[in-house]
Amino acid sequence: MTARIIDGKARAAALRARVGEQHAAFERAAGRKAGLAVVLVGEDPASAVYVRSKGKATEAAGMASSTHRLAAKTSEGDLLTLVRQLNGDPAVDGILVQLPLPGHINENAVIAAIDPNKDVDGFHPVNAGRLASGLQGFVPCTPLGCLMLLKEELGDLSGLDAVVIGRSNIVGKPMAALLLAESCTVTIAHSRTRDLAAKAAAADIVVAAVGRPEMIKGDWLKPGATVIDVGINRVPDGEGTRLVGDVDFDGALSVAGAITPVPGGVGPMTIAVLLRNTLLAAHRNAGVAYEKGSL
Ligand SMILES: Nc1nc(=O)c2c([nH]1)NC[C@@H]1CN(c3ccc(C(=O)N[C@@H](CCC(=O)O)C(=O)O)cc3)C=[N+]21
Ligand SMILES: [Mg+2]
Repeated sequence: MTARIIDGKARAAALRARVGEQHAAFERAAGRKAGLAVVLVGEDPASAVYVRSKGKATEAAGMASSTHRLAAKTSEGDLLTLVRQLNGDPAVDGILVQLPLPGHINENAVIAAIDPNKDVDGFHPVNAGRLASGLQGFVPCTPLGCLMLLKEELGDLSGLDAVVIGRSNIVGKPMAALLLAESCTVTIAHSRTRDLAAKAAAADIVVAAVGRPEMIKGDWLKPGATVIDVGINRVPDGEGTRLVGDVDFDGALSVAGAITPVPGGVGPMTIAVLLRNTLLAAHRNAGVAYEKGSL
């Protein structure tokens, strides 16, 4: 058996196209574009690449994008001042402060300063609480993108056994909350989990978000399992480097039923969901109705 390869790049392109169409309708109704503000502190090259692709994708969907680049030595106070200014700017529907931030800045303080109704990353404690409580709010882009891929692949998820490997606020915890809301039986595993291989072997769905290159081996998996690989690890390869996930892709191919590749899997979905969240924010902020479930 060879696993189906889940084409996240194509799924993301389809989602971006739907968001673009719905944004055109929003613009006609609201008389303005949806706006996303992205804040980048420092010059980390990988972050700069992501921020550029977010800006490009935002504009390709017809939305307004602004990028605020601040020096690495920017004080926490100056960053908080910018966030408050964006909170108060009616042209800004969504605010994303690129993480990680330099060490002298308290990330939690910055996230807490973002207006929860503009928090398109879904990282604010109010949105984390809304998700945990089953209330409407913003859901973090990466886990929501993973859920979309899973539902497109499997349909109804209810009753399935899911293992989420990783317990970050950005991926693992919200992913577990989403799967629970879909009536999966959810196990959250992490670096101290005993016999991770056995936990993985019991799962119909494995979401790997540990940040360790190729840690999850093919022979850990239940035959036919659906594997979502959130990891984006740059590893040495000959003279240069290449990207690998948290899953040993080649090993998993002969066991899994379906698997996301890296690159071309979860990463592109993250950006497409960011646009979807920004459009949702714009509808709410402008008081424009949308069809339930359409965004
Ligand atoms: N506030 C905040 N929100 C984020 O959502 C956020 C962040 N900070 N900091 C960094 C991470 C990382 N992230 C990615 C988005 C897209 C790809 C992506 O499109 N990857 C492509 C290409 C990867 C490549 O070639 O480098 C792929 O996987 O196919 C990857 C990673 C969003 N992040
Ligand atoms: Mg961990």
